[in-house]
Amino acid sequence: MEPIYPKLILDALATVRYPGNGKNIVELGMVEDDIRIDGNTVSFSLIFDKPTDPFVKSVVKAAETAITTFISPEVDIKGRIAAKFRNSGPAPKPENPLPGVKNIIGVSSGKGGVGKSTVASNLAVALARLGYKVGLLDADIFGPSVPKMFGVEDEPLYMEKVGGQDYIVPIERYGVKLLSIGLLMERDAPALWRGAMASRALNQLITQGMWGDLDYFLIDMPPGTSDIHLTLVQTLAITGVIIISTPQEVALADARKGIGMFTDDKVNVPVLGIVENMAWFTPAAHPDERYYIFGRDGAVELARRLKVKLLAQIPIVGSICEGGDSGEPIALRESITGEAFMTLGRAVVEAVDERNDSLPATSKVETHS
Ligand SMILES: Nc1ncnc2c1ncn2[C@@H]1O[C@H](COP(=O)(O)OP(=O)(O)OP(=O)(O)O)[C@@H](O)[C@H]1O
Repeated sequence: MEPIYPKLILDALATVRYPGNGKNIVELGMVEDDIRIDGNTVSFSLIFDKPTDPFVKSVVKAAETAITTFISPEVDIKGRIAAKFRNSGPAPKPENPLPGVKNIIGVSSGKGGVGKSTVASNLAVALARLGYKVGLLDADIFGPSVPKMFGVEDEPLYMEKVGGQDYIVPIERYGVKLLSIGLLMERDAPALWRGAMASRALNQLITQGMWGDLDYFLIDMPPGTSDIHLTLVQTLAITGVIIISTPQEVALADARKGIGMFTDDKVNVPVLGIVENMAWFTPAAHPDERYYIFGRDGAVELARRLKVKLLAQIPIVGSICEGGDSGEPIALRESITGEAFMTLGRAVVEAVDERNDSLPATSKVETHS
């Protein structure tokens, strides 16, 4: 068989008329510029106005016949013509699973155990005390500790039917609506909740949670980088993230990596700032003394170097731990730490306002199949 050239194919296709108006499909611009020839095998696309065009099948069939008749019966073309459409209707708007939520804030850390959940919980309480409507989603499958900090580990979850659909009703404590992946799982069985299963559960908490209208929706993310982070940036347009670190070198190196994950070109979630937790130790009996047991100002320095805000420094005080264990976050109390968290709350409000004034809304990360 003679070699096949694109011109030969176009000549063959010029013999095919579009029944709608009698003109040939080449002059109508229906042949896409994607003709591929590989030996005897030919493939390309035909462009129609809309998927409901009644002539799609007959035109594709006529094009196949024209090629085998005009060029050679040996051309392998059957089933190789793709139909494309100019107007497949308006592109569906990306769905927003949380239409009543103004700002979505991720609370993240490069490394476990730096006090991320403590900060997320107390920040939520502080924002509620400032008069805002606040939701907190505990997405930390590796150590869901939010229910314990709010003293709600044994609360049953309720479903409510709205418009024939089941919704999960968040638990409300201290003015914060909360849901945790921990409330869906057996205590002491965290290892089972990894990967795809956890992502699905999380998706459910977001899309089926009855969150309603919120000023701030905080998400306590797992430490480091994981599938959960990917699920979150694909499901939600996150307004910004807050990175928690201690002043230690190891924590700082991981915090840097964590920041890099969000600022990556493909993710593009703004970093609202860094919180230095466990910045120093102050004995309850000597409120004026500071002991820099994990190093001094490590996160302050990191924030300066990366040109991100330092939102607050939270000291270590025995009472934070007790607060966490008693189910009553410390931000509720009038104390040094209570005040540190209120300062953080105000700094976050300011950072979010600034971000919203200067940057466009975040886009969800597209999923490519
Ligand atoms: N500033 C602080 N002062 C005293 N104790 C603190 C402080 N911050 C956190 N803690 C305590 O440190 C422990 C770890 O905190 P938390 O669970 O918040 O860390 P985390 O970073 O969320 O950990 P992970 O995500 O790895 O479970 C808790 O017992 C908490 O009460």
